[in-house]
Amino acid sequence: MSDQGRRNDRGRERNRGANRARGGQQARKYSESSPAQRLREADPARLVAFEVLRAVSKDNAYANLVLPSKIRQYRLDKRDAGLATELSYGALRARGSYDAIIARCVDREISDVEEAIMDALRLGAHQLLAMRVPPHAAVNQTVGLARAVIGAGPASFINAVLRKIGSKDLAEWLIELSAGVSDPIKLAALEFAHPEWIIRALRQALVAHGRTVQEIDELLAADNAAPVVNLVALPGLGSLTEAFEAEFTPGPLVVNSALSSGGDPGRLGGVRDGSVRVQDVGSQLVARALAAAPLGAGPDQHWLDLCAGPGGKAALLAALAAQRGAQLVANEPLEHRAELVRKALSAVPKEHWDVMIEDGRDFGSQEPERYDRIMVDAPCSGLGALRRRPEARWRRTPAEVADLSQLQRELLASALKALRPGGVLAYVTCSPHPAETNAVVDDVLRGRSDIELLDAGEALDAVALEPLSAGHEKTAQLWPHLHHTDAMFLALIRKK
Ligand SMILES: C[S@@+](CC[C@H](N)C(=O)[O-])C[C@H]1O[C@@H](n2cnc3c(N)ncnc32)[C@H](O)[C@@H]1O
Repeated sequence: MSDQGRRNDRGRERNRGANRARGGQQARKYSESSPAQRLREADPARLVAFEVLRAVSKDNAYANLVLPSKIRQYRLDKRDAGLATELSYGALRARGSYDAIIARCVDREISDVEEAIMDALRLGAHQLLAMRVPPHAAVNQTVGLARAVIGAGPASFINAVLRKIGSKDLAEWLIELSAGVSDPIKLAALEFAHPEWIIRALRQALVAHGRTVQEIDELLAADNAAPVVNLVALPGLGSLTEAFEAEFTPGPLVVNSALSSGGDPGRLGGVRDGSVRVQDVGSQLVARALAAAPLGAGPDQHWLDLCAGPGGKAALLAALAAQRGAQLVANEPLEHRAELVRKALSAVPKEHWDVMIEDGRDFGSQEPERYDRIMVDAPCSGLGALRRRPEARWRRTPAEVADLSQLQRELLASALKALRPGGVLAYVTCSPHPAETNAVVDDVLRGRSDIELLDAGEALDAVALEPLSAGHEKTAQLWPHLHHTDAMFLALIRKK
């Protein structure tokens, strides 16, 4: 038997003893109901949220991938699916702040508290401190869940800790935790539940793009807001009529887009046949900006998406290429992600695209000066999409950013070799971190007289439905708190 199993059984024994001592109904209830029965009795939305948190902590899973499959597995209705989403995303996002509060309420280091218990406490803390769940329901439901899935002993510990957490509201906890702290970064880390290194990087990014450090609180708050579902209808192929008849509204920033804060896109026929796709409006804008950028003299025939997996931008680019009679090569080095690219492209007529499985760093020497338009949507830290990946902020490390920025330089240099004279390349990241954006572009372009930077802010405005004011010194940065998109960075580079 596993340690967990032994602990559970010891817990159940203690529970039976306690209930016998009380001599009441409960003793019979717990001795008679099996673990499977108790699991069935647990509130399904909380059970799903707990399983998502466990998958993230234990298996390094991605919440945005696990959650939909758990919702299907437990057949949650719309209301419960919404509750499970709020519970799991909220508890994962605010983990840093909740852990600091939990640390004040337990008599040991939180690193010594079993992870499953920490996950149940985080779920309970989120209900008590950030949701309009009545406190007794937040505690009782979480303790009931813990009794079913962890055991009676841990459940009584969780009960005691949650009662301490619920003795103050979030504002009171933040005042207590920040007593004596004057460093604005530490204060923001507590209030907005972001690691300090990310706050430092985001502050630098704001300044690097002509904004002010004072905006940081708004940016951090936008990272914590529930993300809106964005759709794109592939030009010439998809229609949003069905989406507008459901809960979607026209996207104000770009044509052929739709937004909804509650709709289930999977129910739409267009999403099922691939002609309508879930895609952040920021991604739509950068893809369209590349497709619309003015080329130097020469053809507009061969397009390349160097880092295409899972295929979001490739699908939009291929549809745009098809309208122009051009062809897109979508490259992705990982076979399983290349398969996702094929699937993403399946709605576009096959004569307009091809999928390749290569290391993008080799592309430039293999196919020098072949392509008219190239998208380098480089692998990045994803710090611009924290709204959509609630656990990412606690998983990423500064060391990863350093490794990624080296890979980004190599990919950009290779893509520039593959670009024909007069061709245009978009260097894109869904991170505003200066080490992944301007620093990469500056380094790779330094000393090259054969390359010119186009004005990326103007290029975005040319494809947007309203002025975005995203440009600064030729590159452009979209922001969640200003544009309600992911924080996409765009540099547009033309070979002379
Ligand atoms: C940010 S994602 C691209 C997202 C994609 N453009 C979209 O819109 O769906 C970066 C992709 O680059 C791929 N990648 C990683 N290393 C690479 C390399 N050496 N060459 C080319 N692509 C690479 C990753 O596997 C990942 O699929």
